[in-house]
Amino acid sequence: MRELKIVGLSKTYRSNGKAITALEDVSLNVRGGEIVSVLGLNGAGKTTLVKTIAGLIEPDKGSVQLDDADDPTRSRYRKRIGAVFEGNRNIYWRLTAFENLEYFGVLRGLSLRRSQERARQMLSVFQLESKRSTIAAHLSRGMQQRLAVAISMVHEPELLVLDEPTLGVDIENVLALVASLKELSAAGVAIVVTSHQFDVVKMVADRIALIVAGKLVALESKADFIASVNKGGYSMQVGAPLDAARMDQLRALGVRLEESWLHFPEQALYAVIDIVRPSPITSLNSMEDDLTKVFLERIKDYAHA
Ligand SMILES: Nc1ncnc2c1ncn2[C@@H]1O[C@H](COP(=O)(O)OP(=O)(O)OP(=O)(O)O)[C@@H](O)[C@H]1O
Repeated sequence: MRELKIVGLSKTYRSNGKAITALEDVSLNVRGGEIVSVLGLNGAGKTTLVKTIAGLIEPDKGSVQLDDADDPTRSRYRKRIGAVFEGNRNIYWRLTAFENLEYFGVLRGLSLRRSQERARQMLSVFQLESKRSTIAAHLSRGMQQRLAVAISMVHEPELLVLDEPTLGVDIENVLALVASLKELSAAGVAIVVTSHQFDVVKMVADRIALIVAGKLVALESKADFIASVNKGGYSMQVGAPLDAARMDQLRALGVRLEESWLHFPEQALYAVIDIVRPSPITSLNSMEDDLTKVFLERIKDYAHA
């Protein structure tokens, strides 16, 4: 797949005589091999967007196309896409991990042999080989989630759509899933994923699509998105109160105080440490890392726009 092209998507729900605009003129492209994370507050329109991409919701306006040819109303499109949504995971609980993969492969048109081959590949990509013969009902929630994503990929789709794939999943399974998604993307699969978990987004995203109240307000590389707010620098937490004289010295260096945190530019690091000494430094983070903070700042920007 070269490109998923989304142009001018709009969707308004009507419930109890009220109109709720979930998407308003959203356009974006996702290239093969790229992972785009869709961020937004609850109700921003993320699920509506990914379900529209998956062909589960019909937009009022706009189009979704793979390589300028297939759109979600065509069966060829559905063969080219894999999707996992909260609450509708395609898993047969009484079948083993392998049987599930084999079954869904055949169901989606693969020969039995090809389906078994793909089942073995997916067990490997999703690090589930040791669970090959375990029935799905006996897997942990995190492993079931990984299996659900593996099943969605068994028919070799070129585009994968995931809605909150790491909700309620422990860190070990999150890391395994992230590694699997990276492997798929390195093999050319395009991935669109919604998540409220910024640590996950930080690990997987190539680009960030930020949605505020149904509008796509930013579509940027992860690096640009982070740099838009955090111009480098550090956040430090000190384990004991600092006296007024030291606070004055810190302010003179351009240190900002926010609750118990000191924020300052990169070049001030050693000077700040010298002033703070001998109080214990209980935490020191590079601000580049703080995607949560960037998200909150950017949301604020657009709310005020
Ligand atoms: N079937 C529906 N009928 C009416 N309104 C709906 C329906 N589905 C979603 N909405 C509304 O559309 C808006 C966007 O919802 P959507 O589920 O796409 O947001 P989201 O960003 O995925 O939210 P969350 O982070 O909570 O999952 C919300 O105001 C929601 O209440």
